[in-house]
Amino acid sequence: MLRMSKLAKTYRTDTVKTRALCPFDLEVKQGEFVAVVGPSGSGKTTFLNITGLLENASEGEYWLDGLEVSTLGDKAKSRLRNEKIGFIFQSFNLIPELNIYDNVEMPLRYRKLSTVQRKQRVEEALEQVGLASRQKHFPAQLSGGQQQRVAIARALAGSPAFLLADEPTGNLDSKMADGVMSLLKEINKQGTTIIMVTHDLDQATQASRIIEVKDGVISEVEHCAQEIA
Ligand SMILES: Nc1ncnc2c1ncn2[C@@H]1O[C@H](COP(=O)(O)OP(=O)(O)OP(=O)(O)O)[C@@H](O)[C@H]1O
Repeated sequence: MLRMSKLAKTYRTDTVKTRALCPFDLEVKQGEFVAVVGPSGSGKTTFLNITGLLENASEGEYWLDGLEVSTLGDKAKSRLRNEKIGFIFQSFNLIPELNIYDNVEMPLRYRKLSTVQRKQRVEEALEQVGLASRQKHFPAQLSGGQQQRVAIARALAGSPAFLLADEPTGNLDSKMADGVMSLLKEINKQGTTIIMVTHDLDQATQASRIIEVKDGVISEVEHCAQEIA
């Protein structure tokens, strides 16, 4: 579970101060699927980056599975991120020089796992996204939808409690986007909490909750969730 209390973010340079997120309270329980919507520049990525421990908040408290994040040093924070959080991005962020197997294995190299354990996890994750037969391919040899599936496998291989997605279907045509969305719903059904930034309102209504960010103000949008199938 994650809980944010009076959390806020201000970016400061010598001359300019930008209030990217106004103070907000939020609780996300294990197993929820949260869509984050809002206009460009409203603070969605900032929110996701703070949630994923990629950036620090400037005020407030952030509790992640019982740990208050601001009390942790950089090393402890990195460990927590590696163990609890998986990321997927609009641009997939695969390493072009590495084959699919090595891309998925990459985050596991920071864990205390044997080669055999790593292999098992990589194979299971690729199986889960339907790409078990593509281990030796390189990213450029796959379609966009398949590359995003590899990125999802890479996130899943670490068995994260939270999967954070920043417009995961933004670079995909609608058919591929539907495939990725179905996969995310299936992963959520199996217990992984998902927080996903999206511009697609149809996708947002498939989530169990919608949060809107507007000019740095975060609010809950009441909606009648479609059943997550
Ligand atoms: N590193 C930074 N330094 C200064 N200002 C920043 C920084 N990162 C973001 N901002 C500002 O914070 C605000 C929120 O940016 P953010 O990237 O979170 O918006 P967004 O909703 O994700 O936008 P988009 O949908 O276009 O990706 C913007 O005004 C942006 O210019």
